[in-house]
Amino acid sequence: MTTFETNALEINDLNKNYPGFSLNHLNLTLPSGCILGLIGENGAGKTTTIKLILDIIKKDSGSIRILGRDCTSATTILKEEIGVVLDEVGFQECLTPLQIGRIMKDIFRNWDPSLYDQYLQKFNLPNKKEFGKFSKGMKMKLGIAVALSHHPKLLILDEATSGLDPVMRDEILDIFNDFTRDESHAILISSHIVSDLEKICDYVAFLHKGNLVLFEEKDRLLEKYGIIQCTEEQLQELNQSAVIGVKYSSYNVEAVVLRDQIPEGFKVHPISIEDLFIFMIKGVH
Ligand SMILES: Nc1ncnc2c1ncn2[C@@H]1O[C@H](COP(=O)(O)OP(=O)(O)OP(=O)(O)O)[C@@H](O)[C@H]1O
Repeated sequence: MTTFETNALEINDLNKNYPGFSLNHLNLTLPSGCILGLIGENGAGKTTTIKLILDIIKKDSGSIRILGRDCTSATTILKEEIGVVLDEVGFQECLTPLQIGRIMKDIFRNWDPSLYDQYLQKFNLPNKKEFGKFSKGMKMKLGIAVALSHHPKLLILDEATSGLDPVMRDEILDIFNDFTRDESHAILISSHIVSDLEKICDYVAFLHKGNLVLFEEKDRLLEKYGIIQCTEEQLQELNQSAVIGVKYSSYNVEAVVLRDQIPEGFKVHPISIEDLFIFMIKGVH
């Protein structure tokens, strides 16, 4: 029987300081078999978090465990087990996918040439065209094909779907969903396209100015929060701890609220993750 860690990723009290920016006391857990979406505005700290996980930059303090191991002590083993796609996919410009496949065979013990071929075909990538002549979307697709073809347990994707057209994004999201059907697999994905994350994520984390504003199971979020439209007077009558964020317009007020603290008589509408993020971030300074 194959054994696997309950948590693919555990981040405890992680801190990193740059002049003018701090990632503060970050705590995140990604259970195996799940997809965690990292959402944040430009400069919120998403890439910094991912680089710390990958040990590309050094943390100031805190701990990161990946697949049950400390990320610095087991970096070599972990490279086999983590598939990574960063926002800039960097292969040598002169290499073709065919040549890249041959190189990867020497790098990864579990490299699967036939799986790689299948992805190249599925993604319509020309085998013999040089990487430097690929479009941004083609580069992303090649990065994803390489990341998946060495049978990783954890996929880490930083803005990896942003350069893709909607049809291809949809196909790739299906591939990610299939990937985590295996309970020993997990995905950490950051994206500006919140609607993509909403489709596939089991857990959602909001980062804002280096602080974790929210970390929750997606279904729980949608049960917990809702949106109401009311007058300013009605808003004032509510328990203010139930109000998470407010948007005023000339004719009414829209407020994100905790559903279980809203009196009967109010119609509470479902809220999208994107709106929840926007409302929450606007309320935090
Ligand atoms: N090497 C560095 N030296 C100094 N500051 C840095 C460095 N790398 C990142 N930062 C700063 O850290 C902050 C967070 O950057 P990061 O790239 O993590 O944001 P992000 O959430 O990924 O943003 P985006 O969505 O724009 O990619 C920014 O203020 C950035 O200027």
